Amino acid sequence: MSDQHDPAPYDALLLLSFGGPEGPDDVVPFLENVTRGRGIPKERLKEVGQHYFLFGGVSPINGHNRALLDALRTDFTAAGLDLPVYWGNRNWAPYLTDTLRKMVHDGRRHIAVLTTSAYASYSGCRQYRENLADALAALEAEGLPLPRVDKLRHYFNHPGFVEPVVEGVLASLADLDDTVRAGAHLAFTTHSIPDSAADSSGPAAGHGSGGAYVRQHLDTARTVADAVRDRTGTAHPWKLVYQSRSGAPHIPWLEPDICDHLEELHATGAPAAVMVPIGFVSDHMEVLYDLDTEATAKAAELGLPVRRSATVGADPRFAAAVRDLLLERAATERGTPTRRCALGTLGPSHDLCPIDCCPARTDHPAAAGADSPYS
Ligand SMILES: CC1=C(CCC(=O)O)c2cc3nc(cc4[nH]c(cc5[nH]c(cc1n2)c(C)c5CCC(=O)O)c(CCC(=O)O)c4C)C(CCC(=O)O)=C3C
Ligand SMILES: [Fe+2]
Repeated sequence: MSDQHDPAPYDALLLLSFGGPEGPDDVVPFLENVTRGRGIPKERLKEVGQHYFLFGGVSPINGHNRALLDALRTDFTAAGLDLPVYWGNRNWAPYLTDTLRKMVHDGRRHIAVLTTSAYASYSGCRQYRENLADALAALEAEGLPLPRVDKLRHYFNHPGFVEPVVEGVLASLADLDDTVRAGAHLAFTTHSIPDSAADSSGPAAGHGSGGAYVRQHLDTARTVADAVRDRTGTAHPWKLVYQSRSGAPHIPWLEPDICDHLEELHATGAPAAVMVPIGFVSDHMEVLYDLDTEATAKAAELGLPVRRSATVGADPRFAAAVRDLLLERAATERGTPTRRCALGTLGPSHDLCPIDCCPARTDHPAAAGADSPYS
């Protein structure tokens, strides 16, 4: 963790997330916000709407973000860090533009931004930077002074993100029957994205099969699997698989799907599996539906014992990691040398997304990167 305690030049932290519906009446307008201009088939939307209605039209994501806000404030206070924390979303209230306007009214001028996505990809990184640019443009049109916004680096390999995941896997393994535990497979899961989006994820120098998106997930999966082996003495076989695919069937997306993988595990005699959703920071609807409902039903049908391990959520170690990332970046912005925590083999990710990092299919201004029109 960083030894620095000075948040300057930052005067606030913004938690930037996806947003989700909070009741049945919110579901359709929320899905309209998500899919505006994104060409998702109507059939898929109806299906996804059903997932939300199954849970009373309430996504768990907002509750998790409120808990994370509390954890961040508690952590900052305990560490003597006097920095206000705000929350804004891409697709639902509190909307990013409204939050940013409030921050400007409160006098915030240099804002560190943490997104609830740990990895590189258009959906997990650049799209949030586009949302920041849109929000800044809206404030500019209102004649407001524009704050500077800096996005904190990807944290898939930060110990404060990895360690709670390892602990979750250990708990899931412990929960399996003694007779199947030792042979249990670890199925690390993340959101499937189009192959083309994966291949172009991260800086241009690393574009190619799977890009930074797959590389980063493999690095986290290997780090977690190694830590589990070191702590249990058992080398559980593992694989990175995907979930929550959408889009037209003829367009290739990352595979295999978790359900196909469970079938394969069963067919090849695996005695049990733990599903480890490393692609999600908290228990999103994708985790509740695609893993806890659909994949768990699939496993039951196969007679394959499965568990789903915990996401990081509002774990105090994650809150401390956010503080570490913020203080690390603050030191960098001041030109002070600082320690940059990272496990695995890839090292700490870049601070500033270079031009052509996770390119979009259509031209859209993006803030907090080398190609930002707002510097
Ligand atoms: C990589 C990735 C993350 C992880 C990074 C991050 O966390 O940001 C993520 C998160 C999330 N995605 C979410 C919900 C949805 N994503 C959709 C659509 C899509 N996601 C994609 C990718 C990702 N998505 C993609 C390539 C599409 C296809 C169309 C498009 O490019 O836009 C759709 C439309 C219907 C459908 O296609 O399923 C919905 C409703 C929620 C909220 C969940 C809740 O309520 O708890 C969250 C956190
Ligand atoms: Fe999504």
